[in-house]
Amino acid sequence: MLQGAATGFRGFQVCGQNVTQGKADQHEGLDLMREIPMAGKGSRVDDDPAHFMHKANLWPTEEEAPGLRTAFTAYADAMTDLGFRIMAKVDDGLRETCTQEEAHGIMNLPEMYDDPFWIMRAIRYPPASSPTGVEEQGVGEHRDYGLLTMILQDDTPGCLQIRRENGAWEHVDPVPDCLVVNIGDVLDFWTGGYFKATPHRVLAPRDRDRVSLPFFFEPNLHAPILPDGTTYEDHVLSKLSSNFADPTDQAQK
Ligand SMILES: O=C(O)CCC(=O)C(=O)O
Ligand SMILES: [Fe+2]
Repeated sequence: MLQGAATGFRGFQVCGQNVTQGKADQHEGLDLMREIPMAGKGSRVDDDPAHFMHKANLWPTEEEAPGLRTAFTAYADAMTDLGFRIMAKVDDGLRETCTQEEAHGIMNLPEMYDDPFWIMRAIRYPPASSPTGVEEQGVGEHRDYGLLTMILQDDTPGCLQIRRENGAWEHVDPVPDCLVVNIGDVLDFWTGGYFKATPHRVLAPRDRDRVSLPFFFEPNLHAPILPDGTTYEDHVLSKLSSNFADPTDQAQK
């Protein structure tokens, strides 16, 4: 079953199903999220078993991908731990450098991510099919939704790029044994832009597959993220709902 609203945005998505700025992205992948048990602290729709947050991840079977579930589960645990450690440094830095007003009064930051949601994607970007010189969209320009994104990428250069404030695109090529860490919308909102969400994109690789594993360390689902009371759950649902084309509807591609 393909990923979509019916699966709680979990599971496999085919090439072109993810859409950024109205254009199909040239990648396929497996989307996983923290599973939120019914009546957990996580969701304001605790009584609605159909709510997308309560869906289970759609793992490949052990025969299809031996060891994958165990390895990915351990990886998600390790990245959650890393997210806490980086956010503790962010919190220390804010306390040292900002007044309460400057940091939008978010001096109780740790309470906003003490039960953090997470999303993880295992992505394959096929090589660009067009003639050399034409840039093909692996993922179009966007900012991530939450607090921090830790990206593990293979050794394919020339794909991941960030956009500087002057508008120039800069490659973020792989460095052995290093993760790329991006700042997401929520940390930008909470700190009034002191920490800026990084606009980024992925260009399709030239002559080989590229594989990446972004892990999104997110706030508590209930955490208010804007002064109007919008919660992270509202934000992520509106983002996820607008991300996907119906793979059977060619008109949208
Ligand atoms: O593949 C990558 O390096 C980044 C993917 C990405 O930006 C995303 O999934 O939000
Ligand atoms: Fe991203």
